[in-house]
Amino acid sequence: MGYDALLWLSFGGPEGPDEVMPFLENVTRGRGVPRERLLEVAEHYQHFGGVSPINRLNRAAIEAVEKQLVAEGLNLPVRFGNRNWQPMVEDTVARMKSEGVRRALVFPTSAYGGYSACRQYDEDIERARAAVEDAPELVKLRHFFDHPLFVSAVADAVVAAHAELGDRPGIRTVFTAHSIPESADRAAGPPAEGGRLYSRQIAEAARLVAAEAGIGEYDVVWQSRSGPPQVPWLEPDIVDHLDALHEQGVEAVVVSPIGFVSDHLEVIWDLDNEAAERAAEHGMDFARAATPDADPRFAELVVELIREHVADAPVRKLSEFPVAGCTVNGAPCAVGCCEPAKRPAG
Ligand SMILES: CC1=C(CCC(=O)O)c2cc3nc(cc4[nH]c(cc5[nH]c(cc1n2)c(C)c5CCC(=O)O)c(CCC(=O)O)c4C)C(CCC(=O)O)=C3C
Ligand SMILES: [Fe+2]
Repeated sequence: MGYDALLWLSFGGPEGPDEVMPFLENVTRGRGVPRERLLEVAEHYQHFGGVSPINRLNRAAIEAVEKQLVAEGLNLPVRFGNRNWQPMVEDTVARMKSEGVRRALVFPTSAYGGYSACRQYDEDIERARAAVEDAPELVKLRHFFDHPLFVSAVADAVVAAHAELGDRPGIRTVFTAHSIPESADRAAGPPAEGGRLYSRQIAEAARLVAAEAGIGEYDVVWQSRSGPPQVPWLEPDIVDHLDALHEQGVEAVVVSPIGFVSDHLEVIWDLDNEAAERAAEHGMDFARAATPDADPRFAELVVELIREHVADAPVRKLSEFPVAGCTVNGAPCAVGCCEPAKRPAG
């Protein structure tokens, strides 16, 4: 079938208190995130003993995908590598090379385009290949924000969260995704398509999920911003938005972290703690919808994306957005696609 392995490429997270600061330094290397922000984020990790759930969740998702591959008769070993923490993708690609892998597919744990969600994973692929002599060819799978299996898994989680609040009238559904700088959103996507690919894909995913879940009124908001306060990022922030909803008389909210595939630290801290607490201060009922990684449809989705390459399976998608994100050896989708922001030297 032309491919020898699947590389599961993710963000990474610390697995002990001493790993938190070195991890954060890896994440923010050269990105101008203020030191105070780092110390504040470190504290969020320390609330959980310095352990992010992200690596454990990736390992569990990989196990489900391995089972699904076997069930579908595909012989493709899965290897796990991260951008910011062990197992580092450079080491994983070196291991794959020593195992005789010549060509591998790559599943990035992000459904969307944009620099942080897509192009930076291409940079990871480039960096890892540059570190390994005669490195395997690495073909990254496409964006899946509009895949029917992703949309239906997220929609069922939203329906379940509504049920938790008693399915009463007046519950507001709020979709949230990681905020990014306004400039990064403007630069997101192939330049010929006018930018804002990240926020447009998030809005489209929210529309598709709301339609499938039978929800009329919903909002799309942002979370977990960092960077200096004078730099504009996508708004409104989820916590400010809860204040606004309270002022409008909304008494119950379902929050769906549509921008993420698993319950990593930004979900369990920024939503389950900070946002839930603000809702409680307002006397609002709050239910957080599950992320899709543990849903059986998520493993099916990954294998279906693989089958598009190894078995010419049809490309299933619910939106009119062009297929994007499938790259070879980290070469961007188009010239100038999702260009990283120019950062001041030093
Ligand atoms: C779009 C997007 C996704 C979704 C796509 C995807 O899933 O890849 C995402 C995921 C994640 N972000 C994560 C963690 C962090 N992100 C940070 C910083 C930043 N994120 C950004 C964007 C995104 N981030 C941006 C524009 C920055 C500013 C600095 C920079 O341009 O790099 C920082 C630094 C401290 C801070 O400023 O908050 C941390 C610790 C974790 C792991 C959590 C865990 O450990 O469980 C995950 C999955
Ligand atoms: Fe992030």
